[in-house]
Amino acid sequence: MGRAILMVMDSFGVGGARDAEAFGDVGADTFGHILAAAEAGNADRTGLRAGPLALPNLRRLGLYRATGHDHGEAPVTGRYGTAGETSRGKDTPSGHWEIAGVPVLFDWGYFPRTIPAFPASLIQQIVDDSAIPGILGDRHASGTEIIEELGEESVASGRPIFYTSTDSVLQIAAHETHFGLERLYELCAIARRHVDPLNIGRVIARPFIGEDAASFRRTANRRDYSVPPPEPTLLDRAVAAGRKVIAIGKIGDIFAGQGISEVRKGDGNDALFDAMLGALDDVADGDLVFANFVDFDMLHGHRRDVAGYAAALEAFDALLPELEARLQPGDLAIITADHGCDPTCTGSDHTRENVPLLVFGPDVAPGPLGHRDTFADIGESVAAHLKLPAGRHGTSFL
Ligand SMILES: O=P(O)(O)O[C@H]1O[C@H](CO)[C@@H](O)[C@H]1O
Ligand SMILES: [Mn+2]
Ligand SMILES: [Mn+2]
Repeated sequence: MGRAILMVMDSFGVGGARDAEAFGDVGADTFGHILAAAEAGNADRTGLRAGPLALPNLRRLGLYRATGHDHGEAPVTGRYGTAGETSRGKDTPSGHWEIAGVPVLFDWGYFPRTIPAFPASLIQQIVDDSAIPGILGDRHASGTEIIEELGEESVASGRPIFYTSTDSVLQIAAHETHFGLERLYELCAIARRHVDPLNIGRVIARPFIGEDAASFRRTANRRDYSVPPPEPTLLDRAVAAGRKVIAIGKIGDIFAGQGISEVRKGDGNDALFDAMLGALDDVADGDLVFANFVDFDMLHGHRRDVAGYAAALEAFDALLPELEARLQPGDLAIITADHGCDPTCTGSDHTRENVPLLVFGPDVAPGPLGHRDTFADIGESVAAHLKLPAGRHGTSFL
């Protein structure tokens, strides 16, 4: 049976979603467009990276073969394919819950692309309960841009910045020391209660530091207040069977702590990868390590930073041999993603895309998996591997 290691490269879509048009994302292809940009010399940045994308390990595991960018020239050592999303949203919880066997088949609540974006009654309730002097923002925005624009005013006035996106989110940015981190968390917990009736997926605390617009920087103390998944996930099934589930990075928040034995965090993909390797020492056969690598999305996809995304992919790729060296007979490792965030698209939002499916381990025979119609097949495959009861939504590919 071995262990299972599930890795989500946050936002690393591979294009080709059948329903891309419904999301305004026709042609979006995070991987394909980064690959093409790098090939054309458009993903160079002095001191960071240059030239064509070099992902030898992901290529060997089948990423290029799965996505039509390799026609048999390079040997492949993993099982490779792609998967489409059935959840109605292209957000992080929908993607992760579907990966864990529970697609989101209901509609989230969303805030309109108007100014103000939030209902006045909602803001009034939050202001009353938290005793803040009011809010700033109140619109759709990119998190880094709105802090640059309104951060100084927020520090001076004590008013936190409220903003949203095409995801079902209420994000609150405030200064970590001037406003206070714990106070921001309390405010988000209050906001969480008030957005429940609106069916909002997440409230996100976005603390930042720095003394002026030029130096403001968001910190790793981000915290997501997610609603719990609508039914038991793979994680709940594992914990109910007495297994250990170690959540790396955002996973604990995304599942609202449900079906998780232990949370380990890290600031950035490298630290998260280390935390994941460390967790492997503390799990036994039948246990699950579930990791999210957030930098791809937060630092590069939403920022439409092609060179940065390419460099982050290359850095992640370079870490993979270390993981492979620690895998034991019987272990199952899977790399996938939760949605796209094509850095060559306009705006700053996620993009509806298929995701890669790279399955490997000492006993995994290489070969194609084809295209899977739901991310839930991933969770069901892990369940089958760990000899857990099957769920209702997907089919194991093992
Ligand atoms: O622009 P930032 O604050 O990074 O926001 C992004 O992060 C949110 C959660 O992943 C998304 O909804 C998107 O809007
Ligand atoms: Mn995500
Ligand atoms: Mn995102």
